[in-house]
Amino acid sequence: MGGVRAPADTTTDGFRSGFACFIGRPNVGKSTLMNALVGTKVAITSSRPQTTRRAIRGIVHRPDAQLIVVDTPGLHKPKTLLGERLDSLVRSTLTEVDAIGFCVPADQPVGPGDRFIARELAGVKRTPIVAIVTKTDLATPQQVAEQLLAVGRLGEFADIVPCSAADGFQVDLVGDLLIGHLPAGAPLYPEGDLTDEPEQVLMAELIREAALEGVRDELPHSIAVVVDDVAPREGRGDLVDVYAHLFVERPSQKGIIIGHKGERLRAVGAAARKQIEALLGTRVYLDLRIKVLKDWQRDPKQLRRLGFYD
Ligand SMILES: Nc1nc2c(ncn2[C@@H]2O[C@H](COP(=O)(O)OP(=O)(O)OP(=O)(O)O)[C@@H](O)[C@H]2O)c(=O)[nH]1
Repeated sequence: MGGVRAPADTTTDGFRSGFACFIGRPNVGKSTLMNALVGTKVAITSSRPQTTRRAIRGIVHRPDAQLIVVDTPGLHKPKTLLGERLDSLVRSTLTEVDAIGFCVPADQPVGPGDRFIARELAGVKRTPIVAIVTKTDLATPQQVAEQLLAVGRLGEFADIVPCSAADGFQVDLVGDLLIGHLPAGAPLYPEGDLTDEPEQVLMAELIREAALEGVRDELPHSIAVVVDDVAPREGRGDLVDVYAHLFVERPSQKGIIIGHKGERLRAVGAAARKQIEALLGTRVYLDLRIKVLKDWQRDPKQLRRLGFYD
């Protein structure tokens, strides 16, 4: 996965570094677990499936190791061109990482979606897989125990571990197990870096997260956000202007986002601005415009424009 790796010799003093990714059905808690591991909010989360569309990296710094976590979109049977591209993104990620965390939630029975992914993983021969039973806080100990057995029957795993990102149960252990599979090597990123995702992409994700809040089922997949420009306001050291576009696929969706007399859009803008201010540590003026890009999910040219490359 990119990065120049130092040779595994004595100069690294037992230090390990490398990449891991989480894979699992949409909504099983992959982004939340990555955030808990990294200890800060770098991937957006939402209660809606398929929130994650990019391989966002979080970096876990330990005295003896550096683990770079690649967050993948939930694997699903592709219905649109966007879906296909997401799936190929996931597949290429699986072969490039040093370890895979396969997430299955504790509070739902193992289903066809989990088995579909387990079959995909069976084809990834050389990468060790740690099976992770997530959201244990939502299940009884009995359920967790049964889920561990059910997950064990899904394939060959290096370890099977229960954890809860919500209350922190065994989150560190998940980190330890993944780190155990990393090769010896020097740190790949400077200490203190938490993500190498460009700030503009993080800002776009924060805006999309705010826009997703409370919208109906079919809309989330139609929303994309691009931050066009970020510039300090002239003569005002404490203010940054952020210019962004929110894209939808149909005029009716534009109406939903804008809301009655623009009320909804104002609320989205205010919520996103607060998050961006926290990210940048300055006051922010957010210029957010909405555009209809007809059926962008099925249009290769528009997909490229929105950053979904093939
Ligand atoms: N109670 C509980 N809820 C959790 C836990 N982890 C995640 N959640 C919730 O589950 C929902 C989905 O979490 P995400 O982290 O966005 O899931 P994901 O697997 O990354 O989802 P996609 O991006 O759609 O693939 C959110 O509402 C989270 O708050 C957990 O350990 N306990």
